Amino acid sequence: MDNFTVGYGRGSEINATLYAAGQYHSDEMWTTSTLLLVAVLCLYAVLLRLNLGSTFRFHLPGRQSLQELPEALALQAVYLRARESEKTTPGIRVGAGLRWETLLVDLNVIHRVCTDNITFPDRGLPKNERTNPLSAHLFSLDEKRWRAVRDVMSRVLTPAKLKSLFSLHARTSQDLRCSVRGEMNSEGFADVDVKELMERFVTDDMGRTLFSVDCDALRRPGNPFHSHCAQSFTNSWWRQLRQRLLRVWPSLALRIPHRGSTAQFFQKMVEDLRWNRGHCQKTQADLLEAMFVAESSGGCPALMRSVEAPQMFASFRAGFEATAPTITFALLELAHNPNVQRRLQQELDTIRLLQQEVADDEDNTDDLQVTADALAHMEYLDCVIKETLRKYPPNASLVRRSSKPCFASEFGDSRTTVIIEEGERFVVPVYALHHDRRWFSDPERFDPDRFRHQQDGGCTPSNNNQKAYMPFGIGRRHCVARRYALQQVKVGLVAICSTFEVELCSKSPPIPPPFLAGRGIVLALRNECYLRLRLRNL
Ligand code: HEM
Repeated sequence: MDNFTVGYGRGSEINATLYAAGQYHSDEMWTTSTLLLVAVLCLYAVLLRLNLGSTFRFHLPGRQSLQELPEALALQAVYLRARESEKTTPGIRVGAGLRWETLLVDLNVIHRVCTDNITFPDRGLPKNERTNPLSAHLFSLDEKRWRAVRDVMSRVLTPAKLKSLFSLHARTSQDLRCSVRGEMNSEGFADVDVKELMERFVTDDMGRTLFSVDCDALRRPGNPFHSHCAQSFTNSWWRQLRQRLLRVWPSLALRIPHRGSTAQFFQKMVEDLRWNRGHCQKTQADLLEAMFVAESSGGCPALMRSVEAPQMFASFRAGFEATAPTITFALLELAHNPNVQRRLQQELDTIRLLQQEVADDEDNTDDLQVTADALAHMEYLDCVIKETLRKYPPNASLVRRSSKPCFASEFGDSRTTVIIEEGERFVVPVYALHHDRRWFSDPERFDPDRFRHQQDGGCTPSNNNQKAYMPFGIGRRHCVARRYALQQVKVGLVAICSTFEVELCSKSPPIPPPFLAGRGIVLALRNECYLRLRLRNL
């Protein structure tokens, strides 16, 4: 595999010496601490200057530094360069701070790496549970602790269990419609930040369906569930400092404590719910209950207890970072593509008419009822969502770490000399693959029809485009909540599109919208996403 950048020597370490109290005069103490602080700031400035904190160190034409780009676009630039320079390369090595990462380019190699559970069992994300107690969730758990937690989540998210959640989804979608109706002006429309609206919708739906908690985020925008997730999403200077340091000096970065009260909030929430359910002898068929049961009956109570609060937080965050943005991006595309919206609404209207025919008179309402049955008939909706996830995969890259040294030749690199070291990270540039015109013709066009006849190979004669499509990942670490998340996206989209026209307003973002830099693998909008929602004439 090719080397694209040069490696860097290890940074010098600062040894903090503890002095016995009283040995030094206070002014000497001050001088020492000030010097230390200045030294740390200088070191940080040098690291920034040298651009060591950035993932990739070469410049694009026009001299835009990749450091300024969101990771999805930076990886895409590297991916395209790799393809231009050598069409058959399986992957290229890129400098990531002081480490190397290998960006995989070849589809066959990607699939072999992601499905090799022995050599690439986990993601190797750096974490320190002491400074960040919420980091012990399924996404970041290593191989040893992962299986038990994954089993619990899989048991809760079976198709049969998901079907039983429909009445709860329907309640949240009703709240969503009410919330938008409440903002309408006398002319029957409202300019709404759908990004924030969808975050609140998903927060309520997640609370209700997975934890039996009424978050009430749609009615009370500043409620703690929403604000804690939003907080963890803001790029504060503290967070940016830790992120940059993580690349160049992970062991130091992991010692920096996480600020804010999010960990306490979720830990207390779990303890309160445990007490409440025990005290009232009330059980719920939800994810939290499944973890409580696994804790009391399984062989690893300590493990389960340590992941309950992190898993609760991570679920809300996944909604925030993945489900809500998917609905938002879909609505943005529908506003920019009225023909697609019209076709989707025709499908929804047909199903609404069918529902009204079979409904009792007193049940008869204009709102489309979200049921498992109704969703099963919405083929075009399916295509719209698939196309949204192609254009805007919320997890813009996948990550795997090697657990042992091996030869790259085992994964399709014919040059046997390339050795993969233990602990080396591999990155799959999902966004770049989804925008590669070899697999998806005219990739910047929003065209749900490319998923219409998937069995025929989709938009290109080869079947490779199916292999290149991976919004939920691949292998056994693929998204455990795939079905649940799709259900939630569908419910949200149906609630809006069946009741409102989605239009552009003066504050709407263009396509492509500006993405946020510094969010790692997450593809996020940089700003609000205002759209005009107008009550439909039915
Ligand atoms: C549209 C919404 C979503 C998308 C596109 C999405 C996508 C992904 C992707 C790409 C991965 C990494 C897969 C890999 O490395 O191969 C992942 C992992 C994961 N996702 Fe999702 N996700 C979504 C929603 C959710 C939701 C709502 C939850 C929780 C309720 C969730 C829970 C998880 C967990 C726990 C993992 C780690 C699985 C493991 O390592 O075993 N996801 N997701």
